[in-house]
Amino acid sequence: MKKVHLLVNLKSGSDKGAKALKEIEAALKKEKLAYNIQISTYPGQLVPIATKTANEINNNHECIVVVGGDGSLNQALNGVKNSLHPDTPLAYFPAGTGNDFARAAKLQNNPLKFIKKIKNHPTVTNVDCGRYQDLLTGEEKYFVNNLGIGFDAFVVNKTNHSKLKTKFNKINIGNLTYGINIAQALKGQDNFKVKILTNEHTYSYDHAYLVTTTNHPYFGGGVPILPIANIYNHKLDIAIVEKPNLAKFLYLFSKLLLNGSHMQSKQFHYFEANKIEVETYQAEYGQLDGEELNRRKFHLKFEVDHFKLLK
Ligand SMILES: Nc1ncnc2c1ncn2[C@@H]1O[C@H](COP(=O)(O)OP(=O)(O)OP(=O)(O)O)[C@@H](O)[C@H]1O
Repeated sequence: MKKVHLLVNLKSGSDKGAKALKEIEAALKKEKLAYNIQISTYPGQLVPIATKTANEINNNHECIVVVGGDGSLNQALNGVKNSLHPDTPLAYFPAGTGNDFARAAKLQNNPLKFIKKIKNHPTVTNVDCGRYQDLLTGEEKYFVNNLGIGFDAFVVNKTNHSKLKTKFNKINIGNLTYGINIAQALKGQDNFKVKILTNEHTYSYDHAYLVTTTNHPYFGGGVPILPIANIYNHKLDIAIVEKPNLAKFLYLFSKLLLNGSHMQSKQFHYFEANKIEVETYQAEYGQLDGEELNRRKFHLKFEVDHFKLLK
């Protein structure tokens, strides 16, 4: 590799992005690897920055490195997919709060090792991502982690507006913010009706509480909701949880954290497929790779897709 194009969100992980950039720059200088830096200044700007960069670089000698959280990687992926070269590889240095994609892909978080590998022995692997189309709004996007409706989206909404997130990130316990907002979501999230179409069968649930379509096991900063999911099997997974009472919820949650046996509970349903359709009938919170979607009704068509991950 001869040149690195850094696409950076300084604000990710409550300024972890800024710290990561300093360390990566130091590593690039040490390794005498040419680079340039593009700082994104507002949410969403990494999409056009990634599109322009993918249109302009020479993939044989140059590469894109995204520095930020899951939301930043999501934007860069969407930008590359919209470009003239949608197969442009992406390297990713995790600097967010949850870093769920990095956990699923077992990515390096040591800046010097990360840069040395990219310089000397870069490898490109095809990994899964999800793609959805919302039939109600016409929106079409890719995701690296998951799209959730209901409980997890409620937690994301409260967490992203929480002042505690910044404070906790400063002392490296940012994930705890999700935990605290779980209590709020337990009170605030109601159950809802959902229809799922997958593997040529239709399933209806009248008391769904969480409906998450995911590319890998984790959400909310390492919570393994679907341990069987993985980013290499060319499938998406969907988890549907029906509203349990508080005691049952806490029991389910402890099983989830202990050994994954929550999947056998009768309130927990899951399917694996390369195409999944999800329809809700009342306005609910939604989240896409940890970013809020407008509270609304959803009619989503999901398909598994892939991108090239450079590491
Ligand atoms: N393209 C962007 N440019 C600048 N700031 C952004 C951009 N996208 C999001 N932000 C801001 O950065 C923060 C979120 O970044 P990001 O989603 O990458 O990380 P995170 O939420 O901290 O971590 P994670 O998604 O891993 O849990 C929020 O403060 C958001 O307003």
